Amino acid sequence: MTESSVHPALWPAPRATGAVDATVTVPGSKSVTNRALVLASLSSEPGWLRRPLRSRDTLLMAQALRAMGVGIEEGVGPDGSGEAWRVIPAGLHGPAQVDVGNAGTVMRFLPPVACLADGPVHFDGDPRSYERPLHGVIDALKSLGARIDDDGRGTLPLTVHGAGALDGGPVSIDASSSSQFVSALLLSAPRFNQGVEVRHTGSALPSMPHIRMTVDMLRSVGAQVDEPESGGEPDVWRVSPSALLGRDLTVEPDLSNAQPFLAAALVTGGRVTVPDWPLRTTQPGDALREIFTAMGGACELTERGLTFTGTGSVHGIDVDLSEVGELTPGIAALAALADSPSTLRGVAHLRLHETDRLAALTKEINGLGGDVTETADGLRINPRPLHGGTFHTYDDHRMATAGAIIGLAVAGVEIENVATTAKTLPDFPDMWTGMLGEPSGAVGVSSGALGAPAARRGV
Ligand SMILES: O=C(O)C1=C[C@@H](OP(=O)(O)O)[C@@H](O)[C@H](O)C1
Ligand SMILES: C=C(OP(=O)(O)O)C(=O)O
Repeated sequence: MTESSVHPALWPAPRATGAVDATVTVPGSKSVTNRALVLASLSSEPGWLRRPLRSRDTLLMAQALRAMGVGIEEGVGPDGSGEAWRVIPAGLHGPAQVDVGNAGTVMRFLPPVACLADGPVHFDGDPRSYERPLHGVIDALKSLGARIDDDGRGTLPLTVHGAGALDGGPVSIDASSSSQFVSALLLSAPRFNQGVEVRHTGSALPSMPHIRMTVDMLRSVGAQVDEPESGGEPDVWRVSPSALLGRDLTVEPDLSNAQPFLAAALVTGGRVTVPDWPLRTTQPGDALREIFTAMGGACELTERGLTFTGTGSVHGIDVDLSEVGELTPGIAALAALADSPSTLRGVAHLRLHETDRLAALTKEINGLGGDVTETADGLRINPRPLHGGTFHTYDDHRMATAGAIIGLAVAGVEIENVATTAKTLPDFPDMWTGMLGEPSGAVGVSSGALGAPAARRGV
């Protein structure tokens, strides 16, 4: 957690003047878009990606794959509806330069792809990318036959000397610091000569839904995967070598990015509908239905989408978030506004996310008068009356949206560098003001909040 030396603009987080009543169309999932781009690039035929997320993380992924020779073109989709990317796989080439920004998916999913290129691929990124763990991917690839030049710290920068192919085979890794190590090795494995057998040997593995997403998406393009949840050995995943099919995939809305909007329903005692919420999904954000219900709301999932209704008060929660770590900042923000204490557990690995999220949430909520304590694996949050002030974001999109949630209920909260939401949700500020019924030129939001009655909990 380092504060920027320059002070990007402060964004006055709008305070809700009434119960929110809005429909918010949320852009596509980062995790699905970036997996789909990788799988389509490794396929033996072109494919379509409809409603892809266009954000910093996904544009970096597309740019990196293009740099290795993949065609990714703008289009309108095979049936003429909706914006789409057409992905045209090609022989992967080096030399190439990859900028990972601070995208975990790019820095972890692409080194295995680069092993299949016919020359060197150099990886670099934001300063924070030098601190985020990558050892599981680097060590595994080396033991599977790759030549990688790195500085031995298990992080970026590095150069993968692609040899056009990789042996693959069995490998053991400790993925307790990021599930993305497992996903990375599995995604490219159909193209390894022997496929892969990944054995996780460390302590608890976080973010299991994201590994399920990887397995599901691999199967949907024709890969054969054996895994613990369909009767395989615990902590072992096997992918057989095979060609991958080009598909026509529509990306689901990003349910984790739906979080702040659903939270607004809870905080203001209002109602928010997110259209196209999938009836079945591997996205961790689906857990919000249960978590936010326990925190005082009610939800209804229909063919039209998810409607979440606040009850007028927010309750504290004691919850293990190890499967859904990326939801922690938003839950912490709500917990700071609740009527009882909360304990968030199972998320020690968040110290190595975009920033040290446990330290950042503690410092920023306490800076507004809160009472948050870091524990070994999470946060203890005692709600206190909060006051306005600057909410620093440490280049972390989810810190910015967490601050906006608090700002709904607390006057004078100013979010530093709200533009950092561009990592996964570039339209966030306009979507947020649109939801609140403020003039904004909002994209994808319709709101009934203007002139609505005062929120039941008096925000
Ligand atoms: O594979 C993915 O798409 C992700 C996996 C998770 O990473 P960690 O397992 O490193 O937490 C999650 O937090 C991240 O936002 C996205
Ligand atoms: C941890 C996150 O991202 P990344 O994919 O960069 O790991 C996140 O989006 O919360």
